[in-house]
Amino acid sequence: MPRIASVLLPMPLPEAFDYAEPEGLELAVGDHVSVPLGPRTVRGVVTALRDGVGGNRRLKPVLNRVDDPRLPANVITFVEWAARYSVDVPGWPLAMALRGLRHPPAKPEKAVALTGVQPGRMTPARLKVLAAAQAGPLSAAELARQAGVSAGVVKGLVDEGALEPVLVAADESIAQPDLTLPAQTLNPSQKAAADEMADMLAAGGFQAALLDGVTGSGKTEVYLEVAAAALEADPAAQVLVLLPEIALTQAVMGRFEQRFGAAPIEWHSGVSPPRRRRAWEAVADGRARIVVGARSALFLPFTNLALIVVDEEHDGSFKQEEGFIYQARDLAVARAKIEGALVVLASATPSLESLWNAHQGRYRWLRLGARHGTAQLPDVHLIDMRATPPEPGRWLSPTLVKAVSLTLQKGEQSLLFLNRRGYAPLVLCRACGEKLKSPDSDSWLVEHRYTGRLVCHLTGFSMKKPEACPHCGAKDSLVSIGPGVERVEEEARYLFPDARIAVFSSDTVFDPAGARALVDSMAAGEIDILVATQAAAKGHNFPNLTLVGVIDADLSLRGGDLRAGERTFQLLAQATGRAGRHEKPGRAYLQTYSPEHAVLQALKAQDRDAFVEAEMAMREEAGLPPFGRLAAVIASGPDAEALEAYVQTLAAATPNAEGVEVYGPADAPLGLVRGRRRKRFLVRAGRNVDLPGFMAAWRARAKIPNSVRVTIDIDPYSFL
Ligand SMILES: Nc1ncnc2c1ncn2[C@@H]1O[C@H](COP(=O)(O)OP(=O)(O)OP(=O)(O)O)[C@@H](O)[C@H]1O
Ligand SMILES: [Zn+2]
Repeated sequence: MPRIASVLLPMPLPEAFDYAEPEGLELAVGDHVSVPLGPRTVRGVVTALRDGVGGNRRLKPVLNRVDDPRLPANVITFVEWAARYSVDVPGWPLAMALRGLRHPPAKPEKAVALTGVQPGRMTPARLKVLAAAQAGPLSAAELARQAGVSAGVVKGLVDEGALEPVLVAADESIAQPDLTLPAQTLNPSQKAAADEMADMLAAGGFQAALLDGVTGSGKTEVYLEVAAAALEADPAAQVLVLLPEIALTQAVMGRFEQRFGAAPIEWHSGVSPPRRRRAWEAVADGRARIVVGARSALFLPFTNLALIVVDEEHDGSFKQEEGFIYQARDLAVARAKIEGALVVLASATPSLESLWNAHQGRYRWLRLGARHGTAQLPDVHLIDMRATPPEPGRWLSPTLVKAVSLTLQKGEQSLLFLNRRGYAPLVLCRACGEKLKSPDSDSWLVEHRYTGRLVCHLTGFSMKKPEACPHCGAKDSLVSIGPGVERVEEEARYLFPDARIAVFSSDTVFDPAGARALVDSMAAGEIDILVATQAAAKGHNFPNLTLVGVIDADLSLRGGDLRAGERTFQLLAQATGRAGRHEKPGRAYLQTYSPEHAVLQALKAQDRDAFVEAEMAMREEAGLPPFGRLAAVIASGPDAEALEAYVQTLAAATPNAEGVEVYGPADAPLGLVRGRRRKRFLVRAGRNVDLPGFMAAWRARAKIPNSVRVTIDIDPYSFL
């Protein structure tokens, strides 16, 4: 019986296409194949096979099978689930799942091997080479190195036929975790949490736990032991640890390496394509037992995934906002369900969504209430900037300056935290009052002093800082308004000329190696004052860091969106939580113009539960997440009239659905980006509404003009 293969292609197409299976090809679900698409040949994955010939239309045949490891059926299920959940085409998540295969497989390597032919003349050097070659084929250079002779000796033996060139498979060995190495002795609450999760693993099937422990309580140590339990219980089990930042993956890789004597597989955008290829293959064939990575690691082809850890689960970076839009924390839970695995969400400041799930009993709630050993949470002080302002043109108040000097005197480290890159967030002309804006977007240009450029953080546009105002032509009239990390660094250098000062932001640290070097140097005490954006303000463990100064505690409250309070609390609790993690007690100072604000009061009192309770009550009242669901529609286009006509048509086509409210269309706060105008709708729905289903049905009711792009964002984190 001939068969039809459904082939999903990693491109924006609404569904899998049918092809005929040629005689003798014997396809299976998950096979990679080449198929014709119009005039092109493209590769895709077989997602289903059924008997038949395709009715009255003759199907084009599959061209051939591509010799790559099969995509596990669970990954196909996951890709389809993710697409439906995100109201997007399945080709996008499929493209993510195939990302490791873009680079060709490793080529066989050139080596030389013994032929059995004796050389005409034997010398001591030649004897050494022939002896070393007994062990099997080696590259000529390696053989010469092992024999301790020059390359010429090896070449001579090849010329005389005693050695011959051969091709051998590239070395694909992956260091395996050593499960016999001793574990850290866990304290009683750590042990209770680890044991409970080990029991959940042993029970098997999908389960979820919220590992909720204050900063420095040793959550990492706990999940290391849960990972050990999973790997021990099943020699084929695989473990995935997701982290929100590349800098953090470096730190956690190090902890796994210490614990298991072998570095885990690393997966994020900083990993080179050949290494990604190796990682993908090793995950697919089970050699990779521990993977540490960023959100996209969720799409790797695990065949026996037993445990997923989402560390810093509250972090906004788990939400991917461009291209295929998804919340990795939620998809991690979905993947664990599909795999029948344990998912552990870990944080000192869990998201309200996860706290709610724990509260409802959907997640096992495991709490670590204190820091490990004698370490205490830092004392948190609020600095009222109205009462003790900094000198004009400065950003550190006298109280904070004094605290930093004291810390320096004691030989301890300080972290100055400001979540803003560059030198100044705004440049203004003193003569005409013009604020310098990005040419095609609604955003201010940020001054960067290291590079002498003005940069649009939204689109990446940049220009050399002009000498005259581009608006009125006045010379030397441009002034920098407000601080970024570079400006705080400048002030710190001026105030503490002898201190060793470094900046940690995406402008000073571009790659994982750079991040690791800076983190190591801070941990080793080679830096006295670290000025950092949020990249360094979470997850890290610097034993001698005892002071955290937050330059602008009000910064992230100003946006005013639904998560502003929650996000500010999380960010600042994490930042202040870097202080005093070992024996020496820590202090934190928050500079604020609104010390009476509930978020700042909760931080000062270290009363997370009270904050969460108040925030939950407010969300429940307003029907906002986790009590209701949100989605956004963002329509954009260069042609204002076409855009307006489309959003009006879409508004008129809103389906009537119980428990769903649609607000908009409205101009987006970022009304213009890269020359495209933007409009938004916001949708609020009850928890029991199939929101993706509603959104898909709604979008299908209005034809989208060519010039308009429509994005659906389920559970939006950005409202701009
Ligand atoms: N049982 C233990 N024995 C020895 N040291 C421990 C133990 N538990 C934790 N520590 C140490 O305490 C410090 C904090 O632990 P860890 O980094 O795991 O905390 P965390 O809960 O993940 O923190 P955060 O949420 O702030 O990132 C580390 O230096 C860690 O090595
Ligand atoms: Zn001007």
